[in-house]
Amino acid sequence: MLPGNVTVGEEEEEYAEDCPELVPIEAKTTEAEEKPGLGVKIPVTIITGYLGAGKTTLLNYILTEQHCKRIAVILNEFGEGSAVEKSLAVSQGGELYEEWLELGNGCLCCSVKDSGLRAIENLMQKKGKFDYILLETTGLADPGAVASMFWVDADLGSEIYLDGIITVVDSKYGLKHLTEEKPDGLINEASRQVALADMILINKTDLISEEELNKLRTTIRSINGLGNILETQRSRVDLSNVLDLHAFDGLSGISLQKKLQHVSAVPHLDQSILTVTFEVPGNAKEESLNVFIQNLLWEKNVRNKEERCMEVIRLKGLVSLKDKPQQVILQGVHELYDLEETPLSWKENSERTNRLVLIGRNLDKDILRQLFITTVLETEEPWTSADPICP
Ligand SMILES: Nc1nc2c(ncn2[C@@H]2O[C@H](COP(=O)(O)OP(=O)(O)OP(=O)(O)O)[C@@H](O)[C@H]2O)c(=O)[nH]1
Ligand SMILES: [Zn+2]
Repeated sequence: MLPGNVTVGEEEEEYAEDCPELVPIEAKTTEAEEKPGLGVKIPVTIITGYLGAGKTTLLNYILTEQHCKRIAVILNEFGEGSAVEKSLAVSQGGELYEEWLELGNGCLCCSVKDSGLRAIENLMQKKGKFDYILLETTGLADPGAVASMFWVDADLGSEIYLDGIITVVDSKYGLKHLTEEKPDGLINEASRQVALADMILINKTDLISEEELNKLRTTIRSINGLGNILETQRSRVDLSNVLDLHAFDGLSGISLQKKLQHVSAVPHLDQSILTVTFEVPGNAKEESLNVFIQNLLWEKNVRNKEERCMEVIRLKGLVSLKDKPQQVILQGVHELYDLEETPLSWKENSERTNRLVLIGRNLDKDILRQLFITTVLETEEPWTSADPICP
């Protein structure tokens, strides 16, 4: 169980036991007591960064490390089925985060103003039960759209304030993302995220050489000359570098308005990248699962109906491996992936199942699901339709 964070929603709330100044939930409090005094605003920290950079790792790290704040968390809905991301959050942190940004077809920039506001308004009804908000955006989000929400909405502005924008950069793929050319000369998402950051974490430094790191740092610096840059592994950072930054206070000298000027408005994210989710009950054979993943991530030889090879940027899943009582998490970023047993066991009577979320180009849900059933499941029916594997 994590210290200090608040599960928002349902009727279960957690309180930090080692924070004496907090009012325990059992004590009957009046409405007035429950809410912070007038003028007490709740800080919001936005955690952004490209797909798989280490945002959730940072979030979990903050929740585990800090002991004197009650933190509410807003996670973006991941693809069409929030179930996977939710169960990942649960398995990783032992907690259930209840507020979700619902993203119409994965495009945060178009839907954030409504659903983001709703998520925060829902949270604010539980005001008094937390004193900090962490908001993780999708990997493809323009944090400017999220940030502007706090700036534009006057009502919201009286209750909460934007404390800072933290951008996590994947050391291994950061340079590739930052230099990616987009059609029509649009700024790519990774650069946009770096451009807006108050703090940039160059994460996963274990995966690159000193020389590569220097190159990446220089590129980041050339995009954002204002933000602080730190290098991290597993997103571990002294919390004073990411929380209570007051980056948008008058005192800091940099107004949000000025920051947002760095970013020009772009109506849509890259259409060719999409998210597919599927669920298949049963047990997976570990070896076959590895082959399935490697075909996607390494061989890149799985084709869609248009004969284009599928390209997976981000892969997440919760799978049931044959002979393993525990639930297993699958995490993939570009060519890297791992399978990790969670402390959670499958319940005796409940059905064991596999849920996968894939983000990338040319993905076809039906083909992927069928391929999973045919090649990965313990018991399978022969698959008759055309073989999707590229020769
Ligand atoms: N080698 C290495 N792996 C890391 C590090 N930090 C995180 N990871 C792994 O990278 C993968 C992605 O991490 P997440 O924290 O889920 O990334 P994210 O940015 O939240 O991903 P999305 O929400 O899908 O965009 C996981 O398998 C992590 O365990 C690191 O410093 N080094
Ligand atoms: Zn995440």
